[in-house]
Amino acid sequence: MTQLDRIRNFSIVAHIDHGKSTLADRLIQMTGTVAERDMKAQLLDSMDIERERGITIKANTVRIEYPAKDGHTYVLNLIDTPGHVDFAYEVSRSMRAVEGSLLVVDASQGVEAQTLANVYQAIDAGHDIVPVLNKIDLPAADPERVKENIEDVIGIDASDAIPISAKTGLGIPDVLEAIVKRLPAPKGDRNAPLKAMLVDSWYDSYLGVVVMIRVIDGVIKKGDRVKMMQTGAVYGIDKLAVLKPQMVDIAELGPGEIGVLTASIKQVRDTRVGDTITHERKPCAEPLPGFKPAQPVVFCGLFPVDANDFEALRDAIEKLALNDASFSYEMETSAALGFGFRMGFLGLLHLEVVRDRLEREYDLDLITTAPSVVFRLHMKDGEVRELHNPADMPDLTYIDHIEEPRIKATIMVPDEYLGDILKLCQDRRGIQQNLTYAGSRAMVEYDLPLAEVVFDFYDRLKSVTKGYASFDYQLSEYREDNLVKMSILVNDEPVDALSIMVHRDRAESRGRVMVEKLKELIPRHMFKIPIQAAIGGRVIARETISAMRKDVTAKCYGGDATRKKKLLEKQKEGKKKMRQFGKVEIPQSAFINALKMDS
Ligand SMILES: Nc1nc2c(ncn2[C@@H]2O[C@H](COP(=O)(O)OP(=O)(O)OP(=O)(O)O)[C@@H](O)[C@H]2O)c(=O)[nH]1
Repeated sequence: MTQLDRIRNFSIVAHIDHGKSTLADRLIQMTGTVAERDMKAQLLDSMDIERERGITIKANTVRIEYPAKDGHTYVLNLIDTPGHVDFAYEVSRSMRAVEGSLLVVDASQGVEAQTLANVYQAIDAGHDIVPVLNKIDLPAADPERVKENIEDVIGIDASDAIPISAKTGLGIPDVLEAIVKRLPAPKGDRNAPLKAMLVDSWYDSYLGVVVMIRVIDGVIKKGDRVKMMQTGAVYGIDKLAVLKPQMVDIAELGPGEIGVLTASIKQVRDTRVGDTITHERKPCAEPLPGFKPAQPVVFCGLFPVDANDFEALRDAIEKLALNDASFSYEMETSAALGFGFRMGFLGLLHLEVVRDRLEREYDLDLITTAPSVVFRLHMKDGEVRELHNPADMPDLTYIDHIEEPRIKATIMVPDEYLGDILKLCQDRRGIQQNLTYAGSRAMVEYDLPLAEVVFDFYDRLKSVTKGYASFDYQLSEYREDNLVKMSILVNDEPVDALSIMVHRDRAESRGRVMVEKLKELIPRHMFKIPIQAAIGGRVIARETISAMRKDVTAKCYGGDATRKKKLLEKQKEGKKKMRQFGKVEIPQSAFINALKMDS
């Protein structure tokens, strides 16, 4: 067990790409925690998909031993927090497990929207903060300007910010000294009953569920029987270890320490991030405050393109669920798409990551229906219902009013793109709250309906600003608005997977865009196909796909049988990506593309 004043626990907060992972790797490398030959680029981003997309999803941690200039050796525990807004709850929990943060800002870029969001989480958690200016090796780096920028925008003292290059290693020793000198040691009582926070958990194919903990008070040992205070479950501890970053067994963990345990826990779902772990026999009096389970906010349907793949899809989802407790799923049947699942996610990125993993790791072709938020239906009889799927919308005559979730969005953007951003937000029913400047960058705050952000807001934001805008949001409240369900009929048949909730004032224009897009997206058939958008029984937009004789072999006159066969095969291949609705075949890509609002 390590003495409290020789421990420093910290996290690194940064905007995506400002160099958080590179700095973490350097700290590990310079302290000899990992042998040089074992050093993989971006050690902490363990999942392939994370590495590919350059985002960190699962919180991760490493214990570093650092011999400081004062002659003592310190234990530095770094908790790696996820950088994306969808995982804000995980970020806020892991922040509460440490006492300080390194605030990394790219010295050629300055403060971005996620810098702000993450640093405010750190400030909320009561952290001491050491600003670090990264990438000073770049010609465009301007540390003095970025110091001012940090002071202006965040409002913390940046005069002694540490200039570094995580790439070349310049300044890293100063960072290590600053962690010891400028961040506080943890507090805790070794003799009090055990109180530990469940910071994170994940599934390991050899060890089963691994739980990361931060001990607040008391001592935890291998073999102890512990209780999770929220779930009430009791477990015997099989293994206690620290992460270096590979697991190294340890006999006990005392106050201020961070480590992992295993305890024959079956699935990640049995653990709750933020839960309090205590001894079964001698529990602590109070659990840690502020526990709340992560709530999915974006829902969509996932269906196999080939109906025969349903069991394979179920299998794949159950396997993924072992490792990710933050999405929800239940079986769903759609008149149009057959058997599938309605799944709930923490946000759009989370949705994309899960869908990608299902398609890639389990080799499934999937149809994703329109992402939808959770609407609150206030019924005339006083009941309040949650609507997860527009297809389940009850008859309007039973509904008194409908509420939708709103967000507070913060967007940072260079001056010259501000006009485009304001227009985009206005188009999405946004209400401007605030507009300030830091140098030539504008910071705007908008109150927006989450429903308008879940389709393609982020893509649009990136494209109108050539990638220079940054964006972050928080859910704010549910508010009433004039919302209706719009259905799409293809060849006079409603396609439930295409129905969406829209604002009544926007219904007509959305409907027109959708039917026009579907006209492009659905190939011609041998007969005319009407496509209609309707609210209740009233058609608000209509297009027709004209008929065509679809004979792909017509071009091959005469006898070339192999060529003919090849063409037919190609057609069959294309068919796999199609889905039959009555007499009409709709390509799977149409379900998402029909909803994009770029035209
Ligand atoms: N020139 C230069 N490039 C750097 C430096 N530090 C990091 N980079 C590069 O910047 C990019 C982003 O660095 P990462 O460490 O992946 O950034 P991150 O903040 O961890 O990103 P996420 O994990 O996506 O949040 C990579 O291409 C790094 O090689 C630096 O000091 N100088």
